[in-house]
Amino acid sequence: MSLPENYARERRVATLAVQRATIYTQKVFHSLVKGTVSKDDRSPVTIGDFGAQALVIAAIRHNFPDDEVAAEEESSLLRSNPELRDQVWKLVSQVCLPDAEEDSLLGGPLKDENAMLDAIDAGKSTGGNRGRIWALDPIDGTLGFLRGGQYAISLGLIQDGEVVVGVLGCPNLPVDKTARVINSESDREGQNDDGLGAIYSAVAGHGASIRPLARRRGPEEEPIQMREPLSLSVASFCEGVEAAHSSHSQQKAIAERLGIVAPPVRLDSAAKYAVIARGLADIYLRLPRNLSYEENFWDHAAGYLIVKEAGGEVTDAMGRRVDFGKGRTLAANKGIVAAPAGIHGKVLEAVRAVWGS
Ligand SMILES: Nc1ncnc2c1ncn2[C@@H]1O[C@H](COP(=O)(O)O)[C@@H](OP(=O)(O)O)[C@H]1O
Ligand SMILES: [Mg+2]
Ligand SMILES: [Mg+2]
Ligand SMILES: [Mg+2]
Repeated sequence: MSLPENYARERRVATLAVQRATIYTQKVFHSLVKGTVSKDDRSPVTIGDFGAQALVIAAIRHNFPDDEVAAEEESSLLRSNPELRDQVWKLVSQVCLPDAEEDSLLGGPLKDENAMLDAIDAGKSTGGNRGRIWALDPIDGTLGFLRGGQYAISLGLIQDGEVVVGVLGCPNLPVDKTARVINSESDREGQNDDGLGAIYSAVAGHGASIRPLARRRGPEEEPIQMREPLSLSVASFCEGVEAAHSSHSQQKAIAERLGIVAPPVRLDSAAKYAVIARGLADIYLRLPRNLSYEENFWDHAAGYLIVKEAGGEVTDAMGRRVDFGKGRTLAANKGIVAAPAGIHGKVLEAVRAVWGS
């Protein structure tokens, strides 16, 4: 068997594309959301989502024109709302990477509003288990984004149904592994923002790594590894903030069964995968509340690979392999259980015990 391909160019382009999109989402957050818009007003989020999607897809199309992209958003709202479109374009047209050479690798600035709309609409792949398909969530964790908490730009390359490259941009996660993880604007009080912002990436068979979001040049990549807790009594678990997206009560029962005493680390978005891959927590539980819900594959592709490559195991809540070749959703799976490989089996036993009851 030949050594696994290292996808160096895909990883580089994906990392830079995600970096550029995070610069954009931070601009959106600071220029529009902060202090001016109520939590119920979704339009700033839409501005964030649309622009980030355009920026990432334009970079992928420039470098890999034959690849497909499956992304969460589409442009019809922008096409029918010139005011919203102008708002997005104004910010998108201002965004570039600090390093000119890297920016030109992504194809440089988008040409005009039409190029932006076309890029957004190039994310319509229906997925599947053949060929190269990029799964993109331009902003995962909408609610976290609004709150000034956790959100992620999630980009995975799926080849013949397997995730081979994963990149997660986490603007509000610390780079330093001993720093506190915030999940709202108020959590930041007294905390310096300087150390915030990390990009996680992984290539199948080649490990996972972290780099600071704001690095100007040079590698500065550091390999990451999950921690293997010596005892579950010192382990901690992550879950979503939104009680509608997973069952907090069942997750609590599972943690109790495992002897976990620490309270759950509640975070929005795929940042949960990053947090456990980094060793800031140990287990990610996502037990479905509604069994008919199918997870979007872009919510999981990048995080799945990053955790696997950091020494973890990821299955669905029934212990099945996560199948990324079923279309735009994880149609063959229910929920997610991610943990260090050495304890994943034990965690699944507890999941079964709670679910079976
Ligand atoms: N009923 C449901 N159950 C599970 N996930 C859901 C859901 N409704 C929406 N989601 C997904 O949950 C994601 C956020 O995950 P989390 O709750 O872990 O922060 C959303 O991504 P977006 O924010 O990109 O729309 C959305 O795809
Ligand atoms: Mg999402
Ligand atoms: Mg999203
Ligand atoms: Mg959404």
